Amino acid sequence: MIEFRSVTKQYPDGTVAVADVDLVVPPHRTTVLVGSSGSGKTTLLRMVNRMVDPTGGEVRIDGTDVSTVDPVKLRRSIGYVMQNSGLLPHRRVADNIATVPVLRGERRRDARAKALELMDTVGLDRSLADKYPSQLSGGQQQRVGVARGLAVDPNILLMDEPFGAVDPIVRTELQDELLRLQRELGKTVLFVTHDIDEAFRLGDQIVILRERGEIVQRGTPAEIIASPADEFVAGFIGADRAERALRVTQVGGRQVVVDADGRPAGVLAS
Ligand SMILES: Nc1ncnc2c1ncn2[C@@H]1O[C@H](COP(=O)(O)OP(=O)(O)OP(=O)(O)O)[C@@H](O)[C@H]1O
Repeated sequence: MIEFRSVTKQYPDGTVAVADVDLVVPPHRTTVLVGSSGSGKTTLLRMVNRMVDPTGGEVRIDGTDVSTVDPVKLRRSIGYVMQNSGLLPHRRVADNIATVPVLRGERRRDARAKALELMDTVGLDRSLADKYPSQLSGGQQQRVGVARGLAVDPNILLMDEPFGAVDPIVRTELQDELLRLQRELGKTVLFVTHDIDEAFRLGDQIVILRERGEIVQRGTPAEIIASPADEFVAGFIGADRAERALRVTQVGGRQVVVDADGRPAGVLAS
């Protein structure tokens, strides 16, 4: 479990990115931080692995204040997947995936074998192992990024707009893949996006942020669609737009999201 306790971040130039945020991220579930640009999502995410240190409050992982943990050690125990995959361009795919295990002292051969297994896990053909990132499609690169995030066998996976830079079809494929992976692996995933549809698709818990990390609403997708907390949330999820006007209905024991005309927009994961 990750806990943000009265967390504040003021950057050296005076910008208050996040003010007094309290949030619990439950284990083995996907929590999605969603909000407009500049609302503090990335700042909150990076506080978990100490890429950003709060100027007030604390972040705890399973009860331990992360400020007491060596940042390098912490980062090597937490998966981190970012937009544009963040791969090292001069390293082959398998070496990119194996980077942190090798840094942690694993034998190169073992790390490579594990990298190949992880390629299977994320749906990448092993024949790509010796290619360079630039020889891969955007979607393949993102899969490598996810494999690299999983390479340290982390309990926590931080994902910062990981599918933001690919086209909508590939994006949907990657989302499906993450849902499948999550059913198998049950990591504690903290996922950042500004795409509310992506948030509803992936999140067990959705956290909607306004400026300075202010949490306007927190809940399951169904709860948020059923009763948006205020005008801001309603506007953000598009509930006030006639063509969206989403609601949740039960069909054959499953929760189906339908639009104003009763057309299904999707099925909520149970
Ligand atoms: N290193 C920094 N120095 C000063 N201000 C910063 C720094 N990093 C972020 N900020 C500011 O803090 C606020 C929150 O930024 P953050 O990146 O956390 O937001 P975000 O919700 O992730 O935005 P986006 O969706 O655009 O990535 C913004 O106003 C941003 O300009």
